[in-house]
Order: sequence, then structure tokens, then C-alpha cells
Amino acid sequence: MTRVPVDVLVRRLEPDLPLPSYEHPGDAGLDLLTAEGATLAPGERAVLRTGIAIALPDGYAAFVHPRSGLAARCGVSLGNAPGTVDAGYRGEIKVIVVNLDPRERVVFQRGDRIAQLVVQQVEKVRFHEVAQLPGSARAEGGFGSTGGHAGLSAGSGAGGGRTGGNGYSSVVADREGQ
Ligand SMILES: O=c1ccn([C@H]2C[C@H](O)[C@@H](COP(=O)(O)OP(=O)(O)OP(=O)(O)O)O2)c(=O)[nH]1
Repeated sequence: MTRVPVDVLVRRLEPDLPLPSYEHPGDAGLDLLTAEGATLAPGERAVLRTGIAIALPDGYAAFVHPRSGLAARCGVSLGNAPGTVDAGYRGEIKVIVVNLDPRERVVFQRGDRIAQLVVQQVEKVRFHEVAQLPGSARAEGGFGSTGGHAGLSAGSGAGGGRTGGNGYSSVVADREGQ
């Protein structure tokens, strides 16, 4: 069954760049282009403008996903994958690209396809606080509880806590709005 596309208002902030489009029928994501060039050293990240702003209908959100080819060939991912574009956001969509390759730099030119935008319906929830949740087969078994790999050893899995890197300081900064 062919579904009717959802109408989305779009502003083109860079008139010479084409609008994002689906490469093939059946693709889930519209390719996003960068409006600016950038060179990323190994481990470096950048926030790149896409030259578009959209107004999604209420009840929808758009998710900025990495492109698999860029990830496989160049080690390019997104710092916040997937990025969430709220229905109420009217600013320019930006992409937080990160070069995860340990050795090679990555060069982006204006107009390159750097990510893909997946538009989805999203539900709003209303919380009902309870003392006990209904039972389930998984119960409280968190990630790794069905057996996994050696890396999921005691102290680094479902119990939470630090799993490395600089997580602590950056979370404090976010809490303080920095
Ligand atoms: O990859 C992304 C992710 C987000 N946004 C825009 C749209 C989104 O509606 C807004 C806020 O994003 P988010 O809520 O993820 O960021 P936050 O750091 O939680 O911001 P805030 O405190 O403003 O909610 O930034 C982008 O342009 N690209």
C-alpha cells in the first residue's frame, strides 16, 4: 500500500543548495547536505549547518541519523546519534559530525551529504505513578542480563555507573546549562 507523504513546511536558508530528498523510493531517510566545508582531524567534531529549517506537524519529530556509508568508509558518526528535531523547532537543522577514525582526517565540502533525516510520529505519554509495576518475562534484567560478551562484566553493565571517558564532568556542565 502506498502511503501518502506527510506535508512538511521547509525554509531554504541557502537558496543554491537543493532541498533534502530521498535517494530511492522506499528510503526511510532524506539526505541532509552540509552548507559549509569542514576538515575534521581524528577524534574531532563539528556542528555543521544544513541550510534548512522545517516546521513539522504536531505529533511528529525528525531524527538526524548517521549515514552508514560514511561511517564504514570514513568513520564519520554523529555526536548525538540520533539527533532529535522537535516539532516546535524553527531554527536551522544542524548536524554534529564526529570523526571516529583513529588516523585519517575527514574533509567535507559544501553540498556533501552528511546525515539523513528520518521523520516519525511520536507519542506523548502521561505518567501514572504506581508502587509496583506489572510482572513481565524480563522483569528487572537490564542490558547484558541474557548473557553477552566478556566486556559486560560486573561493575560495567546494567547497574550503571561510569563506563569510562569524561562522562562525569560533561554531565555536570549540562545540568548547569553550560
Ligand atoms: O542533531 C540535532 C539535534 C537537535 N537539533 C535542534 C532541533 C531540536 O529541536 C533542538 C534541541 O535539541 P535537543 O532537545 O536534542 O537539545 P538539548 O541540548 O536538549 O536542548 P534544549 O535544552 O534546548 O532542549 O536542536 C538539531 O538541529 N540537530
